Amino acid sequence: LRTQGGFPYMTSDVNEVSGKSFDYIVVGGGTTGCPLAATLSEEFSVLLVERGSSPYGNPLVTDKRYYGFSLIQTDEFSSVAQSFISKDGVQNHRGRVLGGSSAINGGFYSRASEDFVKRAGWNEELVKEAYGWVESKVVFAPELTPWQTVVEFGLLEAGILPYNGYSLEHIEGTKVGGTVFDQCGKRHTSADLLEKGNPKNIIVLLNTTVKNIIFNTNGKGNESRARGIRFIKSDGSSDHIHEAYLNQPKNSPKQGDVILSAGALGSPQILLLSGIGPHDHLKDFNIPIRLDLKEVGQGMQDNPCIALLVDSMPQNRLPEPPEVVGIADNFRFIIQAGVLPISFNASRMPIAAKIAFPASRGKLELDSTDPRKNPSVKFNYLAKEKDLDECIKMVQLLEKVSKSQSVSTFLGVKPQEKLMSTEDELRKLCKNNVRTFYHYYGGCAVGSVVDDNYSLYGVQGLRVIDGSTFQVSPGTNPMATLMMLGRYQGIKILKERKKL
Ligand SMILES: Cc1cc2nc3c(=O)[nH]c(=O)nc-3n(C[C@H](O)[C@H](O)[C@H](O)COP(=O)(O)OP(=O)(O)OC[C@H]3O[C@@H](n4cnc5c(N)ncnc54)[C@H](O)[C@@H]3O)c2cc1C
Repeated sequence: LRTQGGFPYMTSDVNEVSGKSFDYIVVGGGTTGCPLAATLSEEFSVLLVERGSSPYGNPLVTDKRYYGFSLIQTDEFSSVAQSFISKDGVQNHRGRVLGGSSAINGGFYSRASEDFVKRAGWNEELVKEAYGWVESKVVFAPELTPWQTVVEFGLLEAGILPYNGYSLEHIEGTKVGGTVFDQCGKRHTSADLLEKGNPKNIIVLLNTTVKNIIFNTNGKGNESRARGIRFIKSDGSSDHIHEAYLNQPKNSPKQGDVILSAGALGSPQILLLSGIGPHDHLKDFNIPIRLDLKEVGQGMQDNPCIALLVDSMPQNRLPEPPEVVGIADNFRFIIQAGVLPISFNASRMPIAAKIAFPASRGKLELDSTDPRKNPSVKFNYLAKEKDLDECIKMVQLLEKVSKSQSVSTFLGVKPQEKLMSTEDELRKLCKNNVRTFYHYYGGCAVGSVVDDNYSLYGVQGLRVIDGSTFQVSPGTNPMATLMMLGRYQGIKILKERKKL
């Protein structure tokens, strides 16, 4: 294969891949898919299919000065961020580019707590190794901007203690986290992790959308095995369908897998389009049923977020991703601030908080059989009383930070002694202003759609590895844990295969 420097061969020409076979097929070159493909390539041939284009040379992705611009420059089929509005009426985004959502996000990097790792049943040593593998390539210590330093003081003034300095660990108090932006302001997405694999063993097929999975039915009964994928050009006609297959090694008992890493919206969507999901829902779309797996698309969660704009009006400031965080109230609240563009020459300064462990859950369903369109998703923000009660407490804390002496002095406003509102008013504020922190997950949860090895229940040769598999939130910002998960599961698959 022709490789480009240390980078795998990339093509947008579906004909170069059509009809070919690979040991593993990874669907979705996102936050989890890239480290996974890199790891599998150490020993096997890998096809990595991504519906978006390359992040390299695109300043909207790579340049910190344009952080947030990709979210305000979206279109239906090709922008690097695809916007969607959940059925709750909340505007949201998902990555559509190699690197996935790590190419459009805030770049804030923070490991999951030891407790989360234990509860997931992961091997703690291997988890540490996998985090280290990621961090050696794409994680940096930020040089705090004046605004981030002010927010740090604001968090401490509000009592979010102790001060933990720079740390990648999820610890209570106020800390500076890692970032994927380097000292020159260049973003390193998960796509950079592809360089850590064996580039000769990977083909990256760009601008290609996977429509569904191809199956074999084994002779004995109804157990299916994934045999390959069907895909279309992302900007082409949905009638021009191509196929790629898994290698079927003659003398080995073990065959590779199709692995879905298409994210919390993409992976359940592809399963549904492949006939795996709730029977009645598939029937509504005339999709032949392969497996009546009711849990596909269920349990979708997004952390309810409230953002207070602390500046009095939009100004032309440089965008700033978050670099510090307050982890408060027994890990229940996460508070961060940034400078976010609202147009090409105006930005706002939100301080935002999320409920780390929401109780409310929603679901994802198809809206169309076109894989390029968003599925429909409802998160049911604050539907449970517990979430609403937490939201009230969270806003009270958020107010303390935004009205702190440090923040007020920096912005040149008088610190307000009186904090807002009765509980009733705060309840209304929560309901009317709930938005996303962009950390949504679920739809293919471990224990209901995939087993502990991330293999699908009831189908062989098919796995899901990405944010759709989380049963609960890692509490902290999820990118670090998803990059780690790609590496971790990749190593486990390699080890598992050696045993056979
Ligand atoms: C605006 C924003 C800001 C955020 N800020 C932070 C932050 O600062 N820190 C943090 O930790 N987390 C942050 N997050 C959350 C974090 O980025 C995501 O949780 C994480 O990146 C999701 O990873 P994933 O691998 O599950 O999916 P993704 O990274 O989204 O990858 C899915 C990939 O699959 C591709 N795909 C989907 N469907 C198909 C298909 N049919 N065929 C082919 N390809 C397909 C997509 O194009 C995409 O590249 C943010 C998210 C957003 C959107």
